Amino acid sequence: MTSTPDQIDPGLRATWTAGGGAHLPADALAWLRERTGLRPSATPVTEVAVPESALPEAARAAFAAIVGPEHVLVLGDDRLGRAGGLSYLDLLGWRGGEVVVPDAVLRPADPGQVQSLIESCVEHDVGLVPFGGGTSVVGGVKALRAGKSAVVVLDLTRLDKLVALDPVSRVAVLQAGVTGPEAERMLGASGHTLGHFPQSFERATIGGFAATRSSGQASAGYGRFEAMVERLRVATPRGEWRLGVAPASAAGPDLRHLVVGSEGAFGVITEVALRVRREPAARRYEGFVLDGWAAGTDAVRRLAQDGGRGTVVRLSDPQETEVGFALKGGWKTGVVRRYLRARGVAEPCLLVLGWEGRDKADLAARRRATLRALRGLPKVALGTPVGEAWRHGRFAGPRQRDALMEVGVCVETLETATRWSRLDELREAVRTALFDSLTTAERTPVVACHISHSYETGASLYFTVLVPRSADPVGQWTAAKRAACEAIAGVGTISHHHAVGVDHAPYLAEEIGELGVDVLRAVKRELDPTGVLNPGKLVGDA
Ligand SMILES: Cc1cc2nc3c(=O)[nH]c(=O)nc-3n(C[C@H](O)[C@H](O)[C@H](O)COP(=O)(O)OP(=O)(O)OC[C@H]3O[C@@H](n4cnc5c(N)ncnc54)[C@H](O)[C@@H]3O)c2cc1C
Repeated sequence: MTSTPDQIDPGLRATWTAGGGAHLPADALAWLRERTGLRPSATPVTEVAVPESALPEAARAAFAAIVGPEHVLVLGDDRLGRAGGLSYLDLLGWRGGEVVVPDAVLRPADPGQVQSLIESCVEHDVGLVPFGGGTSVVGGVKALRAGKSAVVVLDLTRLDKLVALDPVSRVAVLQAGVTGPEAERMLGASGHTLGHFPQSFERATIGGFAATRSSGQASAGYGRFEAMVERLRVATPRGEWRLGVAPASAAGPDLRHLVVGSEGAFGVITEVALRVRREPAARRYEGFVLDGWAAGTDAVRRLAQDGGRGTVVRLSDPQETEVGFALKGGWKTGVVRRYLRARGVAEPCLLVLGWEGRDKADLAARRRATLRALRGLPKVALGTPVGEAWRHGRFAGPRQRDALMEVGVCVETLETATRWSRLDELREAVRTALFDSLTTAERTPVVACHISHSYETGASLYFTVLVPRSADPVGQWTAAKRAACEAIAGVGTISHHHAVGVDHAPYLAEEIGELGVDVLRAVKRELDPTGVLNPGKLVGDA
């Protein structure tokens, strides 16, 4: 059975909040007009043409025998609903009809079914794309065929269980399809938390976090996701692979880290054992303003190197601070701006600091340590209202992006990291590349940047770009992204937490060397000899 070609309304994935809900204040629009040259224009949404499924009948019957026919989805809207991720170009595709649609969606219920489906894909030579929340912004879930006659999406959302909790060791085993909020809800029942809160938290999954080496907004306190991984259960074409028996080991290289970050190209992660923490009993978030990027980075570096780090440490550059104020609008923002001017702050850089502690005394001690590390650095304290406003709005970015796209703004983010000694050079290089690529007589881009992940030796840089959309929106962003990647290559990493996917694959060799790419390809050949797993991602085709 195959579905017929269909014209389908792409509303299903074209926005973060299906049905809308995002909204920009009037003064934000006025600011965009003045600052970027925006002439607001409604975004046309055309229907997406869904091709017929090319899945061979024998493969479909074999998959149905494993998961049940109701979990082999071949109808157009089901396939369209798992086509592609959520980058700006993906979202443009949804609006303009350029979407790579898989031939079927398979919905396994447990790790055993995942293993059987992989073996069946090998038998029928069908490509398979692991799909968690589908929030990839680097083309990681694009249904590329890469020489296969058909490709299916493996939707992991039925793997949604807390398998075990060891409260003595503080280790929880979660299935791969558990989403961020579900993980917190299930762990919260016993007073635990994972502490992993990326901006995509509401949709992304445990398997996706592991497969992409994700990093959450509270990484200063809880660490990157990879630091939480204790054990992994992985389905591969060569059979099931279980990794990790102890918190640390000298039994050769740590092979868990061959799987963490492998983006579905080496195997499908079905379960992850994760270090969890006691839920904090006390929380406090505060805002501070420093004058200029140099003072801001000095503060963040001191916190990273001299102890006293909070749970959240996040510094916006002057441009991001301006964007934050402008898009929020309202009288309160006006009051803060006037207050900062009166205090003589020429280039406000917002620093959000958050502390979470097991009780009030613990929290107070952490806060004291932070403020001690910042002693002598001129700063304006804005208090808890600003810190708490950030905490409450910390997952709002995708909704704001929807609203900006609706009025004709090209809005996208990209990220990197480097050592402290090269951080300014890298920020300048990326800013210049984006400006040069996007500036025209009618359009002026705003390039904003923040640090939200810092280490003793360096930090990440996260850029947000706003510019009026051109008549060739795909070409406009493709050129800007290429320019930014070329500026990054050789100075910083091509990705601090968004992963490689398709978009960053051309820059991988510059970072890890041709030898490194050969090593990854050799691993892929060993685990996935016929190349069914996530064709065309990470290392292309081995
Ligand atoms: C608005 C927005 C904000 C974001 N903010 C952050 C952020 O703050 N921090 C951050 O780290 N990332 C962020 N991201 C990127 C993205 O959310 C992360 O990469 C996330 O880890 C992906 O999880 P997912 O479940 O959606 O995975 P998917 O998008 O479904 O998949 C991502 C990749 O992992 C593979 N994969 C998924 N599940 C498995 C599995 N079980 N086994 C093997 N491979 C698998 C896929 O094939 C794909 O290559 C953001 C994305 C968006 C759209």
